[in-house]
Amino acid sequence: MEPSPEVLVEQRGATLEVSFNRPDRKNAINLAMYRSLTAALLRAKQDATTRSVLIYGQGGIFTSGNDLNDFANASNLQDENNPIVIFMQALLSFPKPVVVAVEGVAVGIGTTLLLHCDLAYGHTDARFALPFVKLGLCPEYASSYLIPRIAGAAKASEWLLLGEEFSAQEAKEGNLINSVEAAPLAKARAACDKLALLPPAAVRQSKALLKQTTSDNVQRVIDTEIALFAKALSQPEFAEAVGAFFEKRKPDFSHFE
Ligand SMILES: C/C=C/C(=O)SCCNC(=O)CCNC(=O)[C@H](O)C(C)(C)COP(=O)(O)OP(=O)(O)OC[C@H]1O[C@@H](n2cnc3c(N)ncnc32)[C@H](O)[C@@H]1OP(=O)(O)O
Repeated sequence: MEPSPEVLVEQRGATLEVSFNRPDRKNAINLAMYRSLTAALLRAKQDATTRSVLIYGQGGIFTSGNDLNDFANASNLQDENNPIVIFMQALLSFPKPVVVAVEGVAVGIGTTLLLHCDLAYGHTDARFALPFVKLGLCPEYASSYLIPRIAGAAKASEWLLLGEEFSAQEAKEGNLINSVEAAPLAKARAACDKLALLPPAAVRQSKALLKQTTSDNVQRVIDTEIALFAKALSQPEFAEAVGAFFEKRKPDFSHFE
């Protein structure tokens, strides 16, 4: 399958740099992009000279999350061949460090993927959002399990129930990112360069240890969430939310029970 031009993949020394490249859609991730992201992870996993992966977004935007048109076309999320599910699993089990630089917006999976990466740096003006409830959906990618644990129950309820944007400073205070930076991509590249000089087996083993105590629960929660999320995609609350987004109007949930 042809790689998507909307995901750029570039080897920079021992780092495979992968960037979202669909700025006119705020780097919304479509199915072809998920396939390219997964292929890039596989390439980085198999290449012994690659020591880390760096993910960022072109055009000063990280990503507005899943392409809402793909959801509106009801892609089957419970099919194990679904590109979104395959990507989630590929990142979850990726053995080498993944470093992220967030500029602009990081929405939906743009924020939840951070939970499965290893180091993340956010621009001073970066904005994060988990708008699942606002969309008539529910949390995904184990965010309902991991966010209360990293950020605390109160912050998790605020981020996941209200679904409003929050700042890089708040993301840092909630342990979603490592630091707030004027130049997060440069910071992320510097971290990758440091990782490249470290003993690779020790890095991989330590990453595996850091993930192992939660991995069974994470997988269980991902499965539970995805079943509920897939069901919600066919419900009228989602139809109203996504209709309102594309029609550029406020959604009206007043008549729903
Ligand atoms: C498993 C994964 C789950 C998830 O990821 S769920 C989360 C899904 N994502 C969202 O709900 C975010 C939707 N997008 C937004 O809320 C806003 O955008 C932003 C806050 C990210 C940016 O707002 P602004 O700067 O005002 O840009 P704009 O005019 O809304 O967007 C520019 C063009 O990009 C299209 N677009 C933006 N995000 C998406 C998307 N996620 N899916 C499909 N299209 C998107 C718009 O419609 C518009 O298009 P046009 O220029 O034709 O009006």
